[in-house]
Amino acid sequence: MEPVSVAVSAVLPAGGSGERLGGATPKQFCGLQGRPLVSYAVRAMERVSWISDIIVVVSPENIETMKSIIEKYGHKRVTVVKGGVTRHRSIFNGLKVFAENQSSNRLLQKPEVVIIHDAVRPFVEEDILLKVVTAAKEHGAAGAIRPLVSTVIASGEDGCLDHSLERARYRASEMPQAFLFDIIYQAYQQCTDHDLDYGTECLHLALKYCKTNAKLVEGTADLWKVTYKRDLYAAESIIKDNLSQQICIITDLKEAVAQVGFLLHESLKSQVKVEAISISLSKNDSHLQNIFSGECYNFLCINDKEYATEEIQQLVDMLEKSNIPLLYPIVLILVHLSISENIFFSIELEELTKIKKFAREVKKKNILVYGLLIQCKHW
Ligand SMILES: Nc1ccn([C@@H]2O[C@H](COP(=O)(O)OP(=O)(O)OP(=O)(O)O)[C@@H](O)[C@H]2O)c(=O)n1
Ligand SMILES: O=P(O)(O)OC[C@@H](O)[C@@H](O)[C@@H](O)CO
Repeated sequence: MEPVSVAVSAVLPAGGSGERLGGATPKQFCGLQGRPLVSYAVRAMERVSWISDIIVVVSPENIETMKSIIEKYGHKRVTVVKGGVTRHRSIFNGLKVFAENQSSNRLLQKPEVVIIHDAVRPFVEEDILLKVVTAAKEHGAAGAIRPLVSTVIASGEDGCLDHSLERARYRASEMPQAFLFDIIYQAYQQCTDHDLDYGTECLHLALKYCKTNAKLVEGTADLWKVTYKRDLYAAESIIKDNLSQQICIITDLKEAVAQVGFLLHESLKSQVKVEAISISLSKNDSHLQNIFSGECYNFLCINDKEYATEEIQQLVDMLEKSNIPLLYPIVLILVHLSISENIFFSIELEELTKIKKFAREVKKKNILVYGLLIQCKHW
């Protein structure tokens, strides 16, 4: 994807209390697969190389929490800024750090275009970010929109229907949004307290104070905002589903075993993103390192060795040394093939005990080890 030709940064408002979701923990810090929701939005911005700086705006009491998340998940290009009592005030604080270069720990270049994206919208891809930034460069402002699911109605003072809007003419305003920095910053500078305290729409501020009609960009269905508990469950199941869509089959160099790996690859490739490699685990294989950095979290290791614990220990050591951010549980499935003449196959109790003990140890490192014994009759 072509990078953009202007300086772009992002402001992620994450300073809310998540009242509608309930619970003591603000929703942006609730865990999905063990990882805080805000970390997904930060990661989504980090994956975009042409976004220079990422400003995360959090409430004063959560600044240390946010800093520990940045450290634990290895987030880069991130600056934490103190939020305000409303979303608009938080966003304004995030913008100020560029305009007034307030950040003590980084020299932040004022961007030509700034992306504003709610930190509780974890599923945002480079494609939509590029679209809103490109549109903002041309129009001054741009925002993602989605079709309305429910019809919008107005209630009279008596609590009865006053009128309803023709749904086809309206859209839901989502995120990400993007603005020429000077436009949105000047809009915020002119805002009344009422705007800052009760407004919910940045595009409206650009129109009201800078006469800028934002370009509306059709967004994808996964741009929704985590607001209620059900949204958290939905987000977690989407993440789990995404994780399960990628697997790496590792076999050693023996032809028979490599053949099994190849056949498995052929049978799985229509359903999931699968990679099969035959390597000698004793070497620190660069190919495997590449797979680790590709953020694959499911590994299927096939071998026919009597004692494979040492090999798996090597794989775990390589995983730990790789730069794979331990963002999710890693699944290692050991498939032990017994290609033998005799009908009955048994693995020594001692070996099974070793594997179980090993599995218990690595589980503490968020690595889940499963074993599968398959007997193949040698014809
Ligand atoms: N004072 C605030 C309020 C909200 N936000 C952020 O703005 C985004 C969207 O706001 P919303 O979904 O309303 O979050 P909350 O205000 O936390 O939710 P609620 O209204 O249910 O309390 C969230 O990432 C939220 O953290 C913020 O940065 N500062
Ligand atoms: O209104 P809330 O504070 O719940 O969330 C903010 C949303 O309104 C906002 O993200 C979009 O509508 C786009 O402006």
